[in-house]
Amino acid sequence: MSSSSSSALEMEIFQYIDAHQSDFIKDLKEWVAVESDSIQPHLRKEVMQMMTLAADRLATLGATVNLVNLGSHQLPDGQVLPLPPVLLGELGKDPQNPTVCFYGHVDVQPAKKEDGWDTDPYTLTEIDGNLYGRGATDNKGPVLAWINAVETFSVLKLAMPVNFKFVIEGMEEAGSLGLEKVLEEENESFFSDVDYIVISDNLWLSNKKPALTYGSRGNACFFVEVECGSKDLHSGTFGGIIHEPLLDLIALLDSLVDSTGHIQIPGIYDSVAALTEEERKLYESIEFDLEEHRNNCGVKKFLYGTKEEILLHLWRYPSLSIHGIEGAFHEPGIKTVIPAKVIGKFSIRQVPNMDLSVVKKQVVEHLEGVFSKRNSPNKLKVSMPLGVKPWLADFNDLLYKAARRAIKTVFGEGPDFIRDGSTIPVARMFQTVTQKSVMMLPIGAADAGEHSQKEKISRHNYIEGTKLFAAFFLEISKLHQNLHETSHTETIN
Ligand SMILES: C[C@H](N)C(=O)N[C@@H](Cc1c[nH]cn1)C(=O)O
Ligand SMILES: [Zn+2]
Ligand SMILES: [Zn+2]
Repeated sequence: MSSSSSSALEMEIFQYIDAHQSDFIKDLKEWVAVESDSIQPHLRKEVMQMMTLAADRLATLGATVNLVNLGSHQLPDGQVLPLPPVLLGELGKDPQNPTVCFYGHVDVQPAKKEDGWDTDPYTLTEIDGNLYGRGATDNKGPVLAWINAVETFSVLKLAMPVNFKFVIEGMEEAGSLGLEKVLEEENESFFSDVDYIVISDNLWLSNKKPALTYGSRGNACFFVEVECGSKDLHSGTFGGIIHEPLLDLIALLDSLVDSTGHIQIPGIYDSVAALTEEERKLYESIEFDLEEHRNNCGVKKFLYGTKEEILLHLWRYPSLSIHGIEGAFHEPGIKTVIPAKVIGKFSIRQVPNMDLSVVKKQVVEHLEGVFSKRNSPNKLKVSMPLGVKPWLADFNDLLYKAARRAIKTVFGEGPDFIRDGSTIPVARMFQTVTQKSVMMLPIGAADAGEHSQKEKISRHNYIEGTKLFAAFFLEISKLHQNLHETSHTETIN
């Protein structure tokens, strides 16, 4: 923390946060202990429990909390599951203050110790200053850091510099199902007095240097299903005489990307927004340690050798990843079977100005074309169960200025202005529906291991992140009031 640039008020707040680290970590431990995995149907109850825990925590702070029922959704196998409610919370209504709405999610990606964790993923464990646990960074830690910062003002009996609103959901990892409808329904009510929207659900670009994020890629998720009949078959009895679904599927999946990472679907790059000279220059000025990034990733070599190429391919160009095959034998040992039905799962991270319906058409036509050349009698079905649009904001907005100042105060250096290769569905929804300024203010470092084994948040990032949010409240309040005083004076003159 750079104390030279901190005010007496900030010092008081930061000292309180430092002194209460163990309480904040205890709260995170309690949240991580709930296996609120929104992907696996049998864990939906835990997601519900997690929503209640978050609601109780905010209510204890004095916030008004409304859990909005989203009804249910149907899984591809026909099973109907209740959706967790969306939490809309509110604290403070001072007309002098700006209203800042914070978004976060309390569901997590699946995790099992056997996947390769050193510790139980649902028991927050501190090792060498790192707090390991599923959801520590994605996204329970940042949600709690924001709440800790609000609580600090309250406990110290300090005047709240902003009015707070909260949108907390439990289905982000499954594509934020049901959320867009709530935003649309609440646009004229809950969101009507919101001035700014802040999301803290992504990572810095480096392990040490803070960042501010002004764009994220979208995601088009695909299922490609190949079926030969209703039952699995013995590979000794039928192998060699039938068109095997898994062979068809592997050929289809293999046709998607070449060995240089280039997507092979005709037309897919056609509408990608052209790179401007200004953008290229911006990328040149970003500090990015290729070696550190490679170490975080744990691979031997990247597809590209320069910083600019890597950033462009993470933020500015689409990428295609294959995630898995449902129905294929994947357990240890040998099972001499020919699976009757297999479903390949892949997704395309898309960028401005790609259109989701065009992407879908291109994918379907490409796969049908490849399949028809195989003369297979099997049944092919291609679907796009989820389509999320990319998001891009103007980083010259007041919101970014306030966050940059707060980062400088807490971390002693200004942030990298970055885009993100991953997807936060709500970012574009907020922008389109509410038309308010949206910013991503991450507190997780690049080595946090989101979605991976050994996910963590460092004690440093969690605690300094809490201070960052508190400093941000003060900065946005000042800048907002200055702006309004100036515009008021201009109106009078
Ligand atoms: C960045 C955020 N923490 C995250 O992990 N988002 C998910 C959302 C998603 C996209 N498609 C399906 N879910 C991600 O980027 O994978
Ligand atoms: Zn997340
Ligand atoms: Zn995630």
